[in-house]
Amino acid sequence: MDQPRLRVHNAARGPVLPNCHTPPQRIFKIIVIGDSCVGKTCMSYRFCGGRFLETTEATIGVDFRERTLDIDGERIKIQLWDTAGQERFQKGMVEHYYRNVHAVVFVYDVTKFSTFENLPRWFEECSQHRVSQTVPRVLVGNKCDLKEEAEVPLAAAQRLADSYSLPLFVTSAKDPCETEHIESIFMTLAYRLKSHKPLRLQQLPLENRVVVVSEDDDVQSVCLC
Ligand SMILES: Nc1nc2c(ncn2[C@@H]2O[C@H](COP(=O)(O)OP(=O)(O)OP(=O)(O)O)[C@@H](O)[C@H]2O)c(=O)[nH]1
Repeated sequence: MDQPRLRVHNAARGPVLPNCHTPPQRIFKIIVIGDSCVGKTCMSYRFCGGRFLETTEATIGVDFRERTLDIDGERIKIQLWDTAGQERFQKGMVEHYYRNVHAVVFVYDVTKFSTFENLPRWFEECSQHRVSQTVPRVLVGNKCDLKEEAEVPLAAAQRLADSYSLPLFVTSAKDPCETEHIESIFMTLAYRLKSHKPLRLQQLPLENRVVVVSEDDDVQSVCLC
């Protein structure tokens, strides 16, 4: 079986900043979860890398992307943690993955009903890993460009979203016309998190590790292999 791993991708996007060497003042960790192949990697790449990732491989372990934003004059780093949707890769990194989470993005594929049916399982998994109920969550139906193949009625998605009090977005990581929409999903979360407790990130390049430190000094050291 493949070993769990964490890959790091940096993306220098976002508004031009007065001094791009200034370290971010706050770091927000957002996890993107859902079944395999719903488009988690493509969504996070669209936000952090600014384009559709044409060739993807199944995520093994955890992928990690970042984008630094200037929000109301404050430098904020958004970290998107994208984990494998496949059952066999869910162990190992999973504890790191759910620790110190600031927001959760649940993704399903609008063209595959089973990915929608499985959402309560992902909601449950978050609860099992003690992600606080106060952590902002959103529900995203991806691949809306494939209109002819849609299997999940919008009304059903809205009912589920309402029953869990989640904002619902239906979008496409592939369709360039939806870029603004993907931006708005993560920017909305970023603005919302601006008033929340931050994480501090210390990067130790020589040791190839990042150390994530919460406000209560809970230290999490993650290998970047
Ligand atoms: N048509 C269309 N295809 C998409 C879209 N987003 C992703 N895909 C395709 O869906 C497949 C899976 O995309 P990924 O982003 O790798 O999915 P994932 O959820 O990260 O998958 P795992 O890493 O296995 O958990 C790829 O073939 C993508 O090209 C979209 O918005 N529209």
